[in-house]
Amino acid sequence: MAPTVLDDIIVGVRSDLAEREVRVTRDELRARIADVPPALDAASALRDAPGLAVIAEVKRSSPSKGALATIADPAALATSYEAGGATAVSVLTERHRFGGSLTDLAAVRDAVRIPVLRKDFVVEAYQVDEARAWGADIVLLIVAALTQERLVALHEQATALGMTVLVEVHDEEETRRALDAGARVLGVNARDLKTLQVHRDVFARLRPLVPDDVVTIAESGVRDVEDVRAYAAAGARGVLVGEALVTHGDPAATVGEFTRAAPVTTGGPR
Ligand SMILES: O=P(O)(O)OC[C@@H](O)[C@@H](O)c1c[nH]c2ccccc12
Repeated sequence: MAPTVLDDIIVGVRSDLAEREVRVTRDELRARIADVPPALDAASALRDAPGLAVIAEVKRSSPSKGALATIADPAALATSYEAGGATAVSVLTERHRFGGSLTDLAAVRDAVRIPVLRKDFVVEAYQVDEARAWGADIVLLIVAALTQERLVALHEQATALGMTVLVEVHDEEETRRALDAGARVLGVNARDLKTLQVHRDVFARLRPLVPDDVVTIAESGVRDVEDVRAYAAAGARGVLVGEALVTHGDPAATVGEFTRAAPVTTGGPR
C-alpha cells in the first residue's frame, strides 16, 4: 500500500526521536520526572468546565494548510487562551509538519496554570516519559498510529505517570479500540490523518458509541461559533481548536465565545 500522510509524518517523528534518545537517556528523563510538579487532573477539568470545554492549540503550521501563524511567543498566546477561559492548552511539538518543539511546550507550561497537552505523534514509550518530563498534563495517543498492544501499553504508562490521555479516533473501529484500551477522554478527529480531509459529521456519527462517563472532545475543523454549536449539539463535552484561534486577531475573545456557545439543535451540521 502507498504510504499515507500519517506514515510520512511518523517517518520524520521517528528520526527526530532517534536523535533525542541519544542526547537524553531514559534515566535522565525519569530523574527529571521526579523533579517536575505532578500532572494536573485534566480529565476532571474537562468534565467540570463551566460551559463547553475548549482545548486551545498552539499551532504554527499544518500538513494540510502549510504556514498558519508565526507565533514568535507561544507563552503569550497560551496566556491569552487562559485569559479567554480555555480549559487546557494544546501544544504541537512535532517539528517537520507543524513547526513545533518541546521548547514551546516548556514555555507554555511555565506561562499558564491550566492543563497542557503534548500534541505529537507518540509511537514509543520514550515520548510518553518525555511529555511528562517537559511538564505535560495530557498526552495524545492516536489510535490510527498504534497497534492495539502498543496503545494499551502507552495508555497505561501515561496513566501511571498521572497524566490524562486524549485518545484520538476517526471511525467506529478505532472508537472500539480506544474504549477497549480504557480511554476516559476520547477525541474524534474530523481530519482524517491519512488523507487530510475534514469530515465534520464524524463526531455525531461516533458519539452514540461512547458511554456518557467518557469525556468526548470534537477535534479539528472548527471555523466559527456555528461549528462549535453543532459539535456541542452532537454531544461534545469540548472542542479542540487550532487554526481558527491562531489566525484570529483576538484569541482570548474567540475562546470565550466558544466556551459560551450553547448547543443548537436546529439547522443541523454544515
Ligand atoms: O487546526 P484545527 O483544524 O482547529 O485542528 C486542531 C487539532 O484538532 C489538530 O491540530 C489535530 C487533531 N489531532 C491531531 C493529531 C496530530 C496533529 C494535529 C492534530
